[in-house]
Amino acid sequence: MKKQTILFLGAGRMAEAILSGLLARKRDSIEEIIVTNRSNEARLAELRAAYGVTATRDWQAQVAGADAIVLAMKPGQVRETLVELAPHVNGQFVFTVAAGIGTGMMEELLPEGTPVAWVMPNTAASVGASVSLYTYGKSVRAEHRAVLEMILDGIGSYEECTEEQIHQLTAVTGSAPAFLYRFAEVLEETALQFGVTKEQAHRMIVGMVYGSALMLKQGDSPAALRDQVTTPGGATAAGLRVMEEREFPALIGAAVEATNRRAKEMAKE
Ligand SMILES: NC(=O)C1=CN([C@@H]2O[C@H](COP(=O)(O)OP(=O)(O)OC[C@H]3O[C@@H](n4cnc5c(N)ncnc54)[C@H](O)[C@@H]3O)[C@@H](O)[C@H]2O)C=CC1
Ligand SMILES: O=C(O)[C@@H]1CCC=N1
Repeated sequence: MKKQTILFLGAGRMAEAILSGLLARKRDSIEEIIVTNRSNEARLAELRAAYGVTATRDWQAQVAGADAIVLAMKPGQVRETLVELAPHVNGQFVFTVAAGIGTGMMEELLPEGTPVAWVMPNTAASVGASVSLYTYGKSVRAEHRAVLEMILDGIGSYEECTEEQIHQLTAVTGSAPAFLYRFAEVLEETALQFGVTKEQAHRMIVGMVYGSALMLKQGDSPAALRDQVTTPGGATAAGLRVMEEREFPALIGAAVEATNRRAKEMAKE
């Protein structure tokens, strides 16, 4: 595969998570990373200084030289960007990470035959640990698959899914890190009530989450691991009972549903 020139339209948190992960792990496969946004010059300067990427406002001039173009703006801005982009595109591989978009809108608005993909990553891309879901449009060839897989490998692990699965799983892999961070935040606040310092509380919770993730990664099911913690008739069982009484599965179900509903809504804004 030739070294890739990748143009990011949108220079926010997700763009930074992806480009930082890529530069840390796939530098040999990257010719150049170019970032651009609508109006925030200071943000472009920050990314240029932090990662040595090319940052420019004149993105139209960069399209011809790009191998891949990543749309990393908010979902509601994707349509108008595709309209602006279309006259400049000539075979480049275009993909978006925007929630709720899918490949249909991209194929409808870009020139016939443009290879496109839709990716749902998460912010752990910045530490090479995103779980990225992806699906291809109909004009993608083996060379484009190789490029996307190189990029996704650089930012973590990846799973090819159907478009509908990505709509339904956006909450589960894209947004659920925020659910987990909220859980960690509440546990930290709880620990603070008992007189430990903020630093101690943070270390404890990070250690607990990290250890639990390692246990999960070893392959036992969440249920089996939960069982190992739950001494029959013991303390954990009492806590879990409260979670069930308060309908924890229904709570998560409702959060997932609201997330996915909003993702689809945003794409139409
Ligand atoms: N933050 C996350 O964990 C995840 C975000 N995403 C998706 O990534 C996209 C970006 O999200 P964030 O980075 O969180 O948002 P953000 O608000 O941090 O970044 C959006 C960026 O796009 C720029 N922008 C807006 N319109 C533009 C245009 N027409 N042309 C060029 N640049 C434009 C803004 O200036 C900003 O730099 C969203 O579509 C979101 O659905 C997907 C998976 C996870
Ligand atoms: O909050 C959002 O809209 C995006 C989609 C997935 C994660 N963050």
